[in-house]
Amino acid sequence: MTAPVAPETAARTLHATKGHGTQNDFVLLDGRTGVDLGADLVRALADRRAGIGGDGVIRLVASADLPEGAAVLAEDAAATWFMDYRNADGSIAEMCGNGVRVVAAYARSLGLWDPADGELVLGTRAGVRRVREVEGPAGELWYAVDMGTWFLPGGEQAAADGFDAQVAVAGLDVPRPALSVDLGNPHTVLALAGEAELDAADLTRAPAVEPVPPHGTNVELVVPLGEERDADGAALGRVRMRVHERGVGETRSCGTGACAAALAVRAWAGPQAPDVWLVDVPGGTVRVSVLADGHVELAGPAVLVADLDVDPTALAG
Ligand SMILES: N[C@@H](CCC[C@H](N)C(=O)O)C(=O)O
Repeated sequence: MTAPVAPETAARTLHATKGHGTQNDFVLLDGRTGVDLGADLVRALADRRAGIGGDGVIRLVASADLPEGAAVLAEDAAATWFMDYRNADGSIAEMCGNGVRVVAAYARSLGLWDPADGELVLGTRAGVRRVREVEGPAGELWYAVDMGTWFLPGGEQAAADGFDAQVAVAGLDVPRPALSVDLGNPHTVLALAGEAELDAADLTRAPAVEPVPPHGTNVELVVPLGEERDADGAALGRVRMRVHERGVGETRSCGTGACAAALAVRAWAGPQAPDVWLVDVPGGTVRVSVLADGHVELAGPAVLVADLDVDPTALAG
């Protein structure tokens, strides 16, 4: 870990990096500079007209420097770095699947992680996440994240019924049954009849979920597209998804949301359903796999597009 820069330097210029994972975009900050991530600064950086623009702001910070870091260090002492994730509205979220991949690319660019040395062990507010470099379907660089365990908040009854909530979406005629899925952060998944309905949904307004989730929720609209075979002949499910994110609005991708969507569709499909799913989102495609140990894995690209020097006084103005 390099020494923090002097506070007076940090006040003059804020160094930021812009990155995205399937177009879920983030402003990335190096916590070693001592940047204090208040909600006002998050909103100003995420502003698409007066700031840099992003669905979220992520500070990569030493776990030892955050109160929440103690829990992840107790879980795994190797989790020396922590993903301090904030939504564009300034709210704190427990987890961000695309964010973990983008943080991996960021940590690599800062010289904090080399995939040749093994997995990146990263602290998050949902616990430790492990990242490794993998090959994408076209041989491109992807990152795979072990997203850990997941559960249905509605329990066995929801698993049996296939739903535990109702969601009204602008542009769709009637409220639809939906399934709550917890990936460390909350999700509510509803299946639509077809792609025409998916295109008709108006996500400029937040869907209305009943019963109202106590901490809000991310809402995924999905259309199952059936099964295909991978190069080795193994079954592969495919779904198309749009998402309305808590604390953001409609985004072009959501990694935890893609996991929730695949897990819900898999639950609806029954015991013969595939363990591996391709999830098509407006910003690209990610792969979700249910692993033998019951964990879920998210794989997809991560891209860093710019390094920026930001004048905090201009942002504030
Ligand atoms: N886009 C993220 C999820 C970000 C947090 C979410 N908006 C929440 O409030 O739970 C992802 O890729 O998982």
